[in-house]
Amino acid sequence: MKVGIGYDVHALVENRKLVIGGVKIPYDKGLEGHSDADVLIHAIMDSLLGAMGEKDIGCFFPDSDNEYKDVDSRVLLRRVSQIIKENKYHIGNIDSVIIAQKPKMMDYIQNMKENISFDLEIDIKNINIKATTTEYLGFEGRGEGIAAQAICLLEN
Ligand SMILES: Nc1ccn([C@@H]2O[C@H](COP(=O)(O)O)[C@@H](O)[C@H]2O)c(=O)n1
Ligand SMILES: C[C@@]1(CO)OP(=O)(O)OP(=O)(O)OC[C@H]1O
Repeated sequence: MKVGIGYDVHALVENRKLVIGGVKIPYDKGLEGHSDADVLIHAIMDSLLGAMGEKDIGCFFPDSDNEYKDVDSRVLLRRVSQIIKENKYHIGNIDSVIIAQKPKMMDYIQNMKENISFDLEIDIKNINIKATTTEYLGFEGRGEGIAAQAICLLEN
């Protein structure tokens, strides 16, 4: 068995869509990035690559490559799923947390789980997504950005 962790942060800016876990969330700001900046999917991909000892998403999908400009991070998640299969692992479970003062995530979490379990071809009960504020502390608390953390267990 192998465990992996992932962490990502993106800045909240105007004139961008807010996409988290593959769900478009209505909000007056969105996350800035070369890709769609899906902070949760990025943290999950890094946890999976980390568990396999396969570096990180920046190595597989460089932000200097125009192929990834505004890319849907679910496309990248499906590529990571393929790498997991090639390495002959399967996912035991994933746990994760979105750190955002606003907006409220709870109405969107089931849809995020459905997207991620579909892309990774795992039972939805093996993916958990939580959300927390930071009680107005730090960059997340000031609404300057959103962070996500993930941990996974891989089995072979
Ligand atoms: N962006 C967020 C943050 C939190 N939630 C939900 O609210 C609960 C309470 O959050 P605290 O930070 O005050 O502990 C949390 O457990 C989540 O269920 C959310 O939906 N979206
Ligand atoms: C997936 C990528 C591709 O540019 O997305 P970015 O939006 O640049 O996001 P970041 O988490 O900073 O780095 C990962 C990149 O590889």
